[in-house]
Amino acid sequence: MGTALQSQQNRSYAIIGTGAIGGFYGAKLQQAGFEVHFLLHSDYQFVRQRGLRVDSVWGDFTLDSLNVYNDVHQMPPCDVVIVALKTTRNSLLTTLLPPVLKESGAVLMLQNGLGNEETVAPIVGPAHILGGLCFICSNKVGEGHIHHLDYGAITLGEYAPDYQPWGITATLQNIAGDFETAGIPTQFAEDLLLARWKKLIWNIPYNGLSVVLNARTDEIMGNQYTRLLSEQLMREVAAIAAGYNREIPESFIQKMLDHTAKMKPYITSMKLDYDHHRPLEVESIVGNPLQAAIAKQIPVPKIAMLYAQLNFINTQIKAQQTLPRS
Ligand SMILES: NC(=O)C1=CN([C@@H]2O[C@H](COP(=O)(O)OP(=O)(O)OC[C@H]3O[C@@H](n4cnc5c(N)ncnc54)[C@H](OP(=O)(O)O)[C@@H]3O)[C@@H](O)[C@H]2O)C=CC1
Ligand SMILES: CC(C)(CO)C(=O)C(=O)O
Repeated sequence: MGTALQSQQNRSYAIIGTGAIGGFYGAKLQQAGFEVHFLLHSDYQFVRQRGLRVDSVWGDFTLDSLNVYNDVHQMPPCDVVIVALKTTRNSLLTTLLPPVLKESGAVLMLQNGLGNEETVAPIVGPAHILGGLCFICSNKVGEGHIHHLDYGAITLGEYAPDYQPWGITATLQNIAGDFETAGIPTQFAEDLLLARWKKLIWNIPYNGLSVVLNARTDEIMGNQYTRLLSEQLMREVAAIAAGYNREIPESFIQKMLDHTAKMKPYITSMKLDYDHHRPLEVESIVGNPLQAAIAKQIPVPKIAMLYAQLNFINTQIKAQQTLPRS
């Protein structure tokens, strides 16, 4: 939506959420020569003094000199603002986004789940809003230290009201070109909502069950009953998507099952948050899809049960965080 992003050669990027996703992709963009401005949080002083270290299957590197900030008001307005916060922090975007986005700029939501683009639409008005699905295994393992374990591709799609398919725009092509220049394999989604539902086919069963079962993906797939449960959850996700006129074929479900069975043993990002007593992305990854099913009266009993379990666990995590430190 909005006016086409300037097609000048060097677009400037702001990274809101310099973690496993924002830290990795932002560092790759800077490594490729783009102007990148990183908003940092708890590791601002560390990165300002020691730089940003990236251990990657694509080759390790460290950025010794980078534009880092702990206050968005100190950052220059940028052509593209990449949002890579956990979705549990998206309430911050009302204050974090406006100062760093140029009038003709674009916001790229590099987050899992459903409804993230709708969160920012009222904040940024007619600016371009893009959604990015990251097919990557990456962890923030320490202050200013990102570990990129596997994969790395991104699928980009343009958001339009009610998630109506918006096709491939010049803005999408310009940003995809920058990512490809940075060595990041990038695909287009002509229908962002379909792309998000297809990612949720994976995220709802494996992010959710990894927490409920305290298990890696290989352990879930190694048990006949939890492998079947994963498949049944996938079918419920496909049923919701169909209720919104997004058809996901059975072959895609089998592809996701086969792919996961062959994956290196993997701890999902939600399980890592659970292990570190951080709030879980329950609402964006499970709650919002469940609400979408309820709105269309689509029966998804297993997703409903998974949501109840995750909501209970997440409530306990948040309660622990509000307790005074002993
Ligand atoms: N990790 C992965 O492999 C994948 C992740 N995703 C998705 O990508 C999104 C981002 O996840 P991920 O990168 O793993 O998350 P991380 O927790 O690694 O990164 C989030 C970053 O946001 C920062 N942050 C938190 N609060 C603020 C604030 N107030 N101001 C500025 N920065 C802040 C955190 O800093 P601090 O730590 O200092 O608080 C952290 O560096 C999620 O939606 C996730 O589901 C999708 C595919 C794969
Ligand atoms: C599919 C996978 C595992 C990597 O992109 C993912 O979405 C996640 O870890 O959240």
